[in-house]
Amino acid sequence: MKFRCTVKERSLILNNNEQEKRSAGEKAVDFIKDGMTVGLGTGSTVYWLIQKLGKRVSEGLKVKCIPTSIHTERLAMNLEIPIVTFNEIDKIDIAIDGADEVDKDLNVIKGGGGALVREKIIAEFADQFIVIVDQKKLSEQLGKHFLPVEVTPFGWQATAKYIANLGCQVKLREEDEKIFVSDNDNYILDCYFEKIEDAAKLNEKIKMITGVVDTGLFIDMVDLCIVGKGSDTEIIKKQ
Ligand SMILES: O=C(CO)[C@H](O)[C@H](O)COP(=O)(O)O
Repeated sequence: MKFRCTVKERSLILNNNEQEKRSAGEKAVDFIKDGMTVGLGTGSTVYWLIQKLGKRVSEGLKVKCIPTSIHTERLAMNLEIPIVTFNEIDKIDIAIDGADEVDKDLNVIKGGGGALVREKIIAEFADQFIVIVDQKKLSEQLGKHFLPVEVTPFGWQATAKYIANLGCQVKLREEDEKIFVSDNDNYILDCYFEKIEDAAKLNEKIKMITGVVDTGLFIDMVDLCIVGKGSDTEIIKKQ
């Protein structure tokens, strides 16, 4: 039997979800210390992190931030958060980002916002990588969310066929009825697997395909996950 939500119930669910994103995003600011270089992720959960960080900066916190997308860069600049590029830094102390799905070993799927390549470069380079999510993103085994893969525009059709041969449906991402173009001028293929048995192996296989820039699978990269639980949070550390 299917249950239908009333409009009121649906709006309560949405509000709770937004509250959890806010709780997780704001909590993450506690991990940012004076003098740090911070990788700023992308998305609606990171929005709350940026708002609170902006407030802390206006109160005197000294940080340098490297954004994972043009969108995040604009948000941060509006709040007068100092922005740097890779030319100006030799390390990133901490990177904080959202995720589309997180499994029990803190492996994640990212890229729902199409920023996965810059997000991965920054997360990999950071001394500590924290993901911030609402409870709906938690999963026993990765695969509930589609897997975004960034590919070169040239020959994307061939790249898509090779990826599909690995056992998924592939859809070229569109936005407003136009092909979505990433900040790196690439395309995103959204890959729908029924189940992901071995995420690490799948990541390797997809990355071997010429034309693939990178995948949204972040394997063994997350140090800590902050989960919004209503107006509270739970912190899950990597085992
Ligand atoms: O990977 C991402 C963008 O490329 C986002 O972090 C991910 O899609 C989660 O976004 P949100 O916090 O809006 O749910």
